[in-house]
Amino acid sequence: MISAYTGTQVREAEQPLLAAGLGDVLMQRAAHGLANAVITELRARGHRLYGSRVVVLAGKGNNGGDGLYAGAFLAARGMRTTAVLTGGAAHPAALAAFRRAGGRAEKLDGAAQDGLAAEAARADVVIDAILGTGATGGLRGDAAGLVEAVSRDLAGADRGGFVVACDLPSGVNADTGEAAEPVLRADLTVTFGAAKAGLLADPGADYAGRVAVVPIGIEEHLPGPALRRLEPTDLGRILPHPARRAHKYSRGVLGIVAGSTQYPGAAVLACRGALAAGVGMVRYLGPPAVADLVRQACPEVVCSDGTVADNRVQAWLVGSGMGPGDHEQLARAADAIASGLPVVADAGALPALPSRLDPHVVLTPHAGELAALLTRLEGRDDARFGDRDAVEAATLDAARKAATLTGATVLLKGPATLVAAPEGTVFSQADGTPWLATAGSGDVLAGVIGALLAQAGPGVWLSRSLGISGGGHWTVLAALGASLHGLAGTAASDARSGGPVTAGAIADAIPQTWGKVSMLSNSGASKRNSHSQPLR
Ligand SMILES: NC(=O)C1=CN([C@@H]2O[C@H](COP(=O)(O)OP(=O)(O)OC[C@H]3O[C@@H](n4cnc5c(N)ncnc54)[C@H](OP(=O)(O)O)[C@@H]3O)[C@@H](O)[C@H]2O)[C@@H](O)CC1
Ligand SMILES: Nc1ncnc2c1ncn2[C@@H]1O[C@H](COP(=O)(O)OP(=O)(O)O)[C@@H](O)[C@H]1O
Ligand SMILES: [K+]
Repeated sequence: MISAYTGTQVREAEQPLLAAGLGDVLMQRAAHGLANAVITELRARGHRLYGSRVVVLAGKGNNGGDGLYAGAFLAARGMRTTAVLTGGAAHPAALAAFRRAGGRAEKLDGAAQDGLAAEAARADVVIDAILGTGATGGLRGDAAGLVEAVSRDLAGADRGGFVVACDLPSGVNADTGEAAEPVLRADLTVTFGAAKAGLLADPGADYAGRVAVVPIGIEEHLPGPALRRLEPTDLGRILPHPARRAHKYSRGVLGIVAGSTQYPGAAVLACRGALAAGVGMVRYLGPPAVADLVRQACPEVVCSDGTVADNRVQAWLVGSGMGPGDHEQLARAADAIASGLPVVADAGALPALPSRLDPHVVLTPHAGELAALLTRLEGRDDARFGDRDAVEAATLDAARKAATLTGATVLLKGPATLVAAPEGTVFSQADGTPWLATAGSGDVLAGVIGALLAQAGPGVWLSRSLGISGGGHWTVLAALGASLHGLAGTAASDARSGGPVTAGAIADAIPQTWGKVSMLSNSGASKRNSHSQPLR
C-alpha cells in the first residue's frame, strides 16, 4: 500500500532530524535521489549523459536548494547545466556547490525571461525546483511569467525535453492537490521522504505525472497517512475467496435495482460487473421489459418482481440507469437504503438520497453528480462546488466534504478515483486508462463494488491488517472495487494493443484480473490451493 501525507505531516517528521543538525544531510539525500532519477530517465530515453542539457528552475527556499544540489551532481557527470534563479536569491550553500561543479547560474528578470524560457524548452531536462512544501499560494511575478513561457515553448517544440518536478510541481498544493496556475506539467515528480497527498489527487496528480519517492530517513517519524492507495499485491491479500464448503448464499447475494425503459443497458452492465466480481447470486428488480433484457444477456441473474423486503440479499446496488421519473424504481432504491444493509447508491439514486446516511452506504458519483449533490446539501448560495469544474479543481476536498455532510462513504470517479469516509480515511486509486471513460463503465464499477459488499458479510477480511477499522472498512471495499475495475480496463485495452475498450469488455476482463492479482500474493496462492490439496 502506498501511504501519502500532507506537507505539514512531512515537515513535522523532518523536525527531529533538523533538530539533530541533519538538515544538510536530508537535503543531500533528496538531491542525490533527484539526480539519480534524472539520470535513469535520460538513459531510458536513449540520451548520453555527457553533454546533455539540464535547466534547473530554482526558487530561493530549500526546494530550490534541492534543485541546485541535484544540478551540481549532474554537472559533475558532464552535463551542461544552467540554473535560473527565480526568486532573486538562492540557497547559498547549494548555489556555491552548483557553481563549483561547473554550473552556470542566471538571475531571472523580465528582460531575460523569454531567452531563458526558450533555453529551458530546448533542454533535455527541465527541473522545476521553484516551490515545494513551504509555498503559500501559487507562483507570482517573474517566476509565474517564466513558467507560462516555458509551458508555451514546450508545447510548441518539435521534440521537447522532459520535465521533472522537485518534491512537487510548483503551484500544486501538497495537501489537497489543488493547482494555482500557472503550473509546469511534469513527466515525473521525485518527492522526498514520502508521497504527498496532493500528488495522488487531481488536478495535482495530472500535473505530477509519474511519482517516485526518495527515502530520506524521516519514515519512522511519520504519523498515520492522510491518504492511501492499494497496490495490486494488496488486492491479492484482501479479495475474498470461497471456502471449500461455500454455497451460493454463503458467498453473498447482491440485489440490483437499476435500469429503466430509457436506459435498460445500465441494468445489464451492472449485472455483468457483479457476476464477474465473484458474487454468489444476483437478484434483479426492475421493469418487466428490462428484466427480459437482463435474462437474455445474463441468464445467471434471478429476476424478481417482488419488493425489496421480499428479497433476501446481503447488499444492494441501486440507481444505475435510473432517472427522476422512474418512481417505482426510486421507491425500491429508498427501501434498499433504509434496509440497513450495505448499499451502493449510483447515478439516478443520488438526487433522491435522504440527508443523513451511514458509512455502509457507498455513493459513486462522477464530478458532475457530486457537484449536484453538494449543491443540494449546502444550498445553492453557499455551494463552493457548484459545478463539475469546481469539483475537478479540488477533488480531494470535494469528496471529503460530501462524506462529512452525508455520513456516507463517497467514491468520486475520475482518472484518480477517490474514496472518502466520514471518519477521515481516504483512498486514491489510479489503475485505469482514459479508455475507461466510456458509456456504461460506471455501471460495471457499481456492479463490482456491490458484489464486494455482498461478499464482505460481517467479516472485515484484512482491512484491519491495513490499519483500518470501523467506518473506514467500507472505503477499503470501494477502493478494492475501483482498483479491480481500473486494472481490468487496462488489461482489456492491453489485450487490444492499447486500443479502446467497451464497458462490457471491462466486465469480461475482471475474472482474469482477479486471478492475476491473487497470484501476486502468497496468501492468495494458498487460498487458491486450499481446495486442491493432495489426498493423504
Ligand atoms: N526542511 C528540510 O531540511 C528539507 C526540505 N526539503 C525541501 O525543502 C522544501 C521546502 O522548503 P522551504 O520550507 O524552504 O520552502 P519552499 O517550498 O522552498 O518555498 C518557500 C520559499 O519560497 C518563497 N515562496 C513561498 N511562496 C511563494 C510563492 N507563492 N511564490 C514565490 N515564492 C514563494 C518563500 O519566500 P517568502 O514568501 O517567505 O519571501 C520561501 O523562500 C521541500 O519541498 C523539499 O523540497 C528537502 O530538501 C528535505 C530537507
Ligand atoms: N480519464 C480517465 N482515466 C481513467 N479512468 C477514467 C477516466 N475518466 C473516467 N474514468 C473511469 O471510468 C468510469 C466512468 O464512470 P461514469 O462516469 O459513471 O460513466 P457511465 O455513467 O457512462 O457509466 C469511472 O470508473 C471512472 O473512474
Ligand atoms: K517544485
